[in-house]
Amino acid sequence: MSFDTIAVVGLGYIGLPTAAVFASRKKWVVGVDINPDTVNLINRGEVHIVEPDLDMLVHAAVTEGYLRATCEPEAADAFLIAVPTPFKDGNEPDLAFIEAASRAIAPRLKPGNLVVLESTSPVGATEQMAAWLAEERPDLTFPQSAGEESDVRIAHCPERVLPGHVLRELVHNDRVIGGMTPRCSRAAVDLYQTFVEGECVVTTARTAEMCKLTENSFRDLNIAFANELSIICDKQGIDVWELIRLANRHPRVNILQPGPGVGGHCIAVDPWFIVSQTPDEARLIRTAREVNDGKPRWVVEKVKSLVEELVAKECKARKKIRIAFLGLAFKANIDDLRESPALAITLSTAEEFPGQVVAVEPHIDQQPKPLLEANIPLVSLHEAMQADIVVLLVDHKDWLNLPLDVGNCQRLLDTRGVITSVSAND
Ligand SMILES: NC(=O)C1=CN([C@@H]2O[C@H](COP(=O)(O)OP(=O)(O)OC[C@H]3O[C@@H](n4cnc5c(N)ncnc54)[C@H](O)[C@@H]3O)[C@@H](O)[C@H]2O)C=CC1
Ligand SMILES: CC(=O)N[C@@H]1[C@@H](OP(=O)(O)OP(=O)(O)OC[C@H]2O[C@@H](n3ccc(=O)[nH]c3=O)[C@H](O)[C@@H]2O)O[C@H](C(=O)O)[C@@H](O)[C@@H]1O
Repeated sequence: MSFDTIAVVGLGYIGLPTAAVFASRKKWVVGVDINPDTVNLINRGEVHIVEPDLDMLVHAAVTEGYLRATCEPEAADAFLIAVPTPFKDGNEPDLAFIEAASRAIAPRLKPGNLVVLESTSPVGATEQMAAWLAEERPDLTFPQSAGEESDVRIAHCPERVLPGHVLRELVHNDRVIGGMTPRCSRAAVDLYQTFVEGECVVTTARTAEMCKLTENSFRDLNIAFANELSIICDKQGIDVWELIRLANRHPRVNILQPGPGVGGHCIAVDPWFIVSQTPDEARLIRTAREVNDGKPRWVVEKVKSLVEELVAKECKARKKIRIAFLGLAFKANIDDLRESPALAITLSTAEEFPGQVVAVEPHIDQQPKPLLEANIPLVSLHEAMQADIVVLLVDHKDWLNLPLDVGNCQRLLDTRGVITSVSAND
């Protein structure tokens, strides 16, 4: 099947790079977003998210006329839905954005169209999306009732790119393609083969949904193991970073890295989709989430005990102790503060020690609102290193070669093993 015009609904971290890559392959792409500011910005050839090389790609696609953005869906050969799928009130996946997007594109559907759900979704969401489309378009047939003969093909193709490497992974990753019928899958494979150089592996929509959730739960579980080890080692007086390096020399052991907690709006969220659908069975997955969610509180308690140490051993006045946090993003070398354990730790500490906390985040220009409200200034790395306690929260490459003797800091808490590994490599 050939798809000359493609509508990408939702122009965020996933939709915009996807739209730009299709456009770079000379497909006519219309990006749809409910946010008029996003639409206007993209139509000027600019981008609202930080991702290496995305600005150049979008600028070229818009200038050459292959990509434009709009708030209103238009007719196309294929529709890709990449809207948010949050976890509502801490107890169920929120499909409201998928429902709104489906109902918005429904009037534009024609026989022969393909609709692909790319958003990370709980099992059954693709069938639900097809049901919403069918409700809006009783004049068309859909796979749930017409099977292989349906007018519209429906598939789920979860996105698995890693922020920071999106453009490379979009092209080179394998894709799991779950059509509602084999014909739906074939249509989706044809579409993705426009730019995907990895393999397009076909399965059912439900398996594709579960596959995406499984991948992120697997990673969450393995990070939880590392985080639990770090707490055990702290109690036992063992350097967890050295321990992991040694254990990983076993040919069948590959432990991930401990940190201040798991952030981002995917790994910290998606495992809950599984837990909410199968709460009695998903015991390990739930526990991993709880271990990782508990890590920021543990770090705050460590900072508090460092403060008490300075008060007791160095006779410092508690209110005069300054604490600096290195990094606010949810992981290294990005600007994304969403669900960031580093941000949560910084804010919680400032609640305990108001006016005594500063932060460094080289990837953002402006003080974000929560920091402004909590009276936490953004400072330079040099200034931060003059604080009494320095807490390294994000392993940005900006401080990979941080000299240990910089500044006047008396206590350094390295939640990422950056300093340890630098000195171990020396
Ligand atoms: N950001 C990431 O690294 C990854 C995200 N995902 C998944 O991809 C999906 C999208 O995530 P992001 O791109 O990060 O979200 P995002 O929040 O960056 O972007 C979503 C965009 O959708 C727009 N939108 C919301 N409702 C809409 C509607 N009814 N019609 C048109 N536009 C609408 C928003 O205005 C926003 O621009 C989620 O399910 C997420 O879990 C999957 C893999 C990686
Ligand atoms: C299985 C997998 O690797 N999923 C990826 C993940 O992207 P994301 O950027 O959220 O993952 P990440 O790099 O593991 O970071 C998540 C969080 O985990 C922390 N983290 C990560 C690895 C580690 O050893 N220790 C650790 O503490 C990070 O600092 C961060 O706070 O989730 C993405 C998504 O689904 O949005 C997905 O597309 C990506 O491929």
